[in-house]
Amino acid sequence: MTEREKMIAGSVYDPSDDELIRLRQNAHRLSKEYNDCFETDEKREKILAELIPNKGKNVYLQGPVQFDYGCFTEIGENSYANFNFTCLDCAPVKIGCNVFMGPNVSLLTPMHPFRFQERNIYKREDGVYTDREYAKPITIGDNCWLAGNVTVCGGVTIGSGSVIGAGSVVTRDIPSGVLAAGNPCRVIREITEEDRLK
Ligand SMILES: CC(=O)SCCNC(=O)CCNC(=O)[C@H](O)C(C)(C)COP(=O)(O)OP(=O)(O)OC[C@H]1O[C@@H](n2cnc3c(N)ncnc32)[C@H](O)[C@@H]1OP(=O)(O)O
Repeated sequence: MTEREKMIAGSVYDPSDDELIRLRQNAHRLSKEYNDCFETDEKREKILAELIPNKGKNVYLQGPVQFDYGCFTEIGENSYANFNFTCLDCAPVKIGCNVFMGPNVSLLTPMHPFRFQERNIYKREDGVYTDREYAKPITIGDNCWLAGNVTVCGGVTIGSGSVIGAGSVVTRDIPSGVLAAGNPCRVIREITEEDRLK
């Protein structure tokens, strides 16, 4: 298995692998190029299509954005992210259609070992310093709204149509059609007809 295959499968991998470094640097360069363009610059759309090849129509990312790989993220049509969207897509990140994300939303798939003996950097046989990482996927269903400053941890699935309140840290799966909030994020109530705009 290549380090890339191990990473996507959720196994422990070496982030100092040449292919992974190349993919990351490409995504970091494209993120910077995107962020360096003003929002009306026509170049932005072309850069975004290269950064996130698996994105649907009419996706709007306000920027600045920061992707670790970009190519492991899928974004469905009409989805939107406000300022400072961070997506560390070391495992697959799947964002559905019509998803709204407020400012400073972070989707964090990477994991480091809990024991420092395994987490700390070490010297490989070829003299390169590296560490051991693994990653857990994130799935956000269609029609969700993640308010400002929401952090989604790896391994989490948010069901379609749910709203995640500002500042939440989502550590466990959230079902469909609910308002959930807090740290750790918990279901507060179902979203019902009562929520219809008056
Ligand atoms: C896509 C974009 O660009 S978004 C633009 C930026 N806007 C935002 O980020 C929106 C900020 N607001 C929020 O996130 C709010 O949490 C909302 C709108 C999602 C929900 O807020 P409310 O209308 O207060 O929900 P609701 O009245 O149903 O709250 C029910 C309970 O949950 C609590 N609650 C609501 N939101 C939160 C939260 N973010 N964190 C913790 N608890 C919360 C309420 O205090 C209330 O508790 P109580 O019954 O003890 O009083």
